[in-house]
Amino acid sequence: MSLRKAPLPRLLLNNVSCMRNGHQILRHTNVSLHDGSALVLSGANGSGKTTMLRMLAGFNRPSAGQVLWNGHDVTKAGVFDQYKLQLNWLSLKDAINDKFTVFENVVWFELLDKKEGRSMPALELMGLGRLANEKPRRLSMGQRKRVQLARLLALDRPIWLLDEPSVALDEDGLRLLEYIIADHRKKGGIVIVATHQPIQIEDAMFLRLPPRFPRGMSHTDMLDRADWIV
Ligand SMILES: Nc1ncnc2c1ncn2[C@@H]1O[C@H](COP(=O)(O)OP(=O)(O)OP(=O)(O)O)[C@@H](O)[C@H]1O
Repeated sequence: MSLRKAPLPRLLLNNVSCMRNGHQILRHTNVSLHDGSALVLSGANGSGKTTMLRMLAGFNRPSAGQVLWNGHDVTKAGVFDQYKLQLNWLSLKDAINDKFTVFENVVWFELLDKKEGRSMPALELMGLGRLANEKPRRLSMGQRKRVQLARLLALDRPIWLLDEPSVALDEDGLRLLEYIIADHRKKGGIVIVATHQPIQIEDAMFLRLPPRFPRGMSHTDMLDRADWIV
């Protein structure tokens, strides 16, 4: 009888704790992410979702435990240099340069990886083909978000860290986001999403971060109480 060892997770949160400004965001958390898996981070404003994405990207060190990529601590200098090339980061700041066209704003990222040919199909999939030669200042918020999604597709990286990727997207945009996430996972990619909005992600793991300021009464409760307003 041969005993096969379970494969090492691609990404492992190994007993990780994380603090920000004296606030505990994570306490002794263990999460294994294999190729093709997804993790959804939720929690109130300020609960630490972006902080956790930054930690997963290796920018912030956990206060205890380790984030391991292929078994190696991502904050170690030699590992981080390789690990960062695995990451595709979508942040709330869209980093779109208004001096360049929509196409140039996407192809720039592809060329950094010494590749070519994915940007135009990505823009077309996002419904922006006809705007490719326009300057981004003419784009709506949702269209700017679609440019960010086109970048995700143009840059061929296996681990996606997505901070609020659905903000400003319409129904069609949300379906496209769900489609590209599913497709990326089918190809073995890993997707980690911080979101307040429901995004359909099949068989995703969920991690809800505790609130920054736990309170007995929410702001909505307060607004409902007439005697509270003077
Ligand atoms: N650059 C910073 N320096 C110091 N503290 C910060 C910084 N950025 C965020 N914080 C603090 O870290 C905590 C977590 O913030 P974070 O942005 O990770 O929360 P979040 O869950 O992503 O919030 P939101 O849902 O509003 O996007 C908050 O208390 C915030 O005030």
